[in-house]
Formats: sequence, structure tokens, C-alpha cells
Amino acid sequence: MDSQDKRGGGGKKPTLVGSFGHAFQGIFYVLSSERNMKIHACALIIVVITGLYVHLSQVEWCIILILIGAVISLELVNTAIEKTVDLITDRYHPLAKIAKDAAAGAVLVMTIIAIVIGCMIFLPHILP
Ligand SMILES: Nc1ncnc2c1ncn2[C@@H]1O[C@H](COP(=O)(O)OP(=O)(O)OP(=O)(O)O)[C@@H](O)[C@H]1O
Repeated sequence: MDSQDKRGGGGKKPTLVGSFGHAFQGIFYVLSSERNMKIHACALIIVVITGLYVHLSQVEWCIILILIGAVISLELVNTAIEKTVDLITDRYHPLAKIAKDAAAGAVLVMTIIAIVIGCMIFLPHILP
């Protein structure tokens, strides 16, 4: 497959705006197709609204935003790995299982850490 086939757009290198467009297409695809990403998006909205309500400090917002970025980014990479594995094989393969399980594990680790740190930040604001 040459570059023309890959890009499906006459083989030209995408413009900067075009590259952003592809990135947004990836985000919208994962958001619309992956249940876990929808859960992360709902959690993000709840966290941001609660953060505004309890008036988080600037440092607390920075930590929360880093955690949100890390979880969302890992979920995007997890989907990329899942799709790449599915592209390579539609049969059971132990290496495919390891690749998918490890990618899912990365999301889980970061999500647990985000929940723990989120509790450490929010609970002192919420508890009397
Ligand atoms: N080709 C394969 N070979 C071996 N095991 C596989 C294969 N495809 C999937 N699996 C196993 O099934 C699990 C679920 O895979 P699937 O592709 O359905 O991901 P998913 O359910 O969309 O995952 P997630 O819930 O993280 O988005 C994988 O974590 C892996 O253990």
C-alpha cells in the first residue's frame, strides 16, 4: 500500500488544520463508539462541575486537569491498540490477548490513581 492509498486523499501531506481534523475524528470516534470513554467523559463533566462548585485552587485544578488528560489519552491509545490488533488478526492469539489486556491494564491503573488523588483533593472541600 503506498502513501496515496493510506491517506485516501491524493497522497498529499495533510495540512496542519487537516492533521488536527484527523485527531478530532479519532477523539469523536472513540467517544461515540467506546463505552468506557463515555463513562470517562461523564466523570470529567461531573469533576469539572464539582470543581467549579467547591472552588478548587489553581494547583488543584492543574492536578485534576493532568489526571483527566492522562486517563482520556490512555483510553485513546487503548482503542488504537485494540483496533491495530483487530486489524492484524481476527483469530484468537495469545499475543493479541497480552497486547489488549496490557493496554486495558494501563487505563485501569491510571483510572484508579486518578480516583484516589481525586478523593484526596475533593473530600476536604466536601466533608464538613
Ligand atoms: N484476537 C484476540 N486474541 C486473544 N484474545 C483476545 C483477542 N481479542 C480480544 N481478546 C480478549 O478479549 C478481551 C476484550 O477484547 P475486545 O477487543 O472486545 O476489547 P473491548 O471489550 O472493546 O475492551 P475494552 O472494554 O477495554 O474497550 C481482550 O482484553 C482480550 O483479553
